[in-house]
Amino acid sequence: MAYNHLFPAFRVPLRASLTGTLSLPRFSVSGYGHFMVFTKLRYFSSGSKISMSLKAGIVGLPNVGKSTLFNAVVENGKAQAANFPFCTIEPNVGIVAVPDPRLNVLSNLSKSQRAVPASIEFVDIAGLVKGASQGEGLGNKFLAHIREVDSILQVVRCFEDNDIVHVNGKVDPRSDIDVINLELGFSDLDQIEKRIEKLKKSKGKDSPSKVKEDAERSALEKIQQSLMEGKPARSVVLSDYEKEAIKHLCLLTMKPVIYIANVAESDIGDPESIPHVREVKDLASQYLSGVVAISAQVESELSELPLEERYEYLKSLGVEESGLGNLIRATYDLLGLRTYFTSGEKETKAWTILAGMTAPQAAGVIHSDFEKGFIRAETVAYDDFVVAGSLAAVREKGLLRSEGKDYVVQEGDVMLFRFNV
Ligand SMILES: Nc1ncnc2c1ncn2[C@@H]1O[C@H](COP(=O)(O)OP(=O)(O)OP(=O)(O)O)[C@@H](O)[C@H]1O
Ligand SMILES: [Mg+2]
Repeated sequence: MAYNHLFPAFRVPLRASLTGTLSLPRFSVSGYGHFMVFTKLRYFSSGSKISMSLKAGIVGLPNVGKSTLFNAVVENGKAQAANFPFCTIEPNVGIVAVPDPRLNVLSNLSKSQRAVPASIEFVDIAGLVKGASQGEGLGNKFLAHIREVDSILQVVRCFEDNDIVHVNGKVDPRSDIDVINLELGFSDLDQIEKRIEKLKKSKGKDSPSKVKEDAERSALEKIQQSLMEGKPARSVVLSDYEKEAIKHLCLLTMKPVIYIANVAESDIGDPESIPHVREVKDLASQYLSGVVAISAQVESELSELPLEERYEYLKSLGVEESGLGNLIRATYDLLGLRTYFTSGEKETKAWTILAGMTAPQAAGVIHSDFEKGFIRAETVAYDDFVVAGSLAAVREKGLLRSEGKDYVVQEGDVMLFRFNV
């Protein structure tokens, strides 16, 4: 039995430019494992070149279900290995494929020998406690791990279970979210103060570097102010130049966040009926973050079941599909990532780019020579390819467009690059 139906393509209507504002219309999708609310979010690019695999760090207080979720993601990746490759780098780092039903469709049409999906790296970061920014718990070490990730997935405990100790004595999503935000905010403030001091001491030098330092100082002062008011760095409106100037600091509260409301098995049929989940949702909108309701426990149990029993189990809980596919997809979308495909007999492959990338930049993701020697890109939309049935048919019908260096690659484009080396 094919289990691709567990991973319907998750589409968020995103509009974004490389360095501009990513504006996500407020919308609400009820249901298990779906993104439930989103408001305006600022996106910062990590440069024009991105690696194929972006890191999402799983954070949260101790004992909230981070490892359970991580293991479920990883186990599920293994179980799906035929379709969705997975590999472990270290015990707490796993690469999972971004589920995308279009990949197999294209691969079948092109009779490809293999299909290679886009991927995301998940990192299970140990529990963060109050005082971490002052070195409590394993404090700074955790914060350093968080600094390295591209997005933050914060697991928030929304399940009641007297046998599982809550570090603060009771299930309280608001307090959990605030503890983490405070620690991340303190750490940023600390870093900003040190940096502003350093900038004060820096004497003039040449004028371009002075302009850059001025931009950095102005950005840092704005962020500092915002953090003191309890608002994350990502909520501050900055010019592209200012964003560029502070990028080297990798501020923690600048990173996009998804809250994962970890609910009890009995609640996955209707997570929004749970007050804890509604609270997480409210806070997510306040803190410009995404939110997905999932049960780490259920996902973990699912990943241990033979594939053919999973659907029955899910149905018995009142849902149709596992939440993991949607979580992975949401993470991908939150990072402002887009997919284009190359498709031929050897392989069909999903490539990751940032929204707004031009054809040469997209070609550069495959190989820097493709970008340097870029001549043209032959392009067809995914839907047109599927209707035509093959690349040859696409050509015959005149659907293959020849695009130049200014073409902005669209989600789902199937591309062929012409280049000189
Ligand atoms: N949705 C859920 N419903 C019920 N129990 C859950 C749920 N999610 C996790 N648990 C249970 O909570 C306990 C703690 O989970 P886990 O070890 O994953 O937490 P953690 O956040 O990784 O903790 P630490 O910070 O100590 O590493 C486990 O016993 C796990 O089975
Ligand atoms: Mg753990």
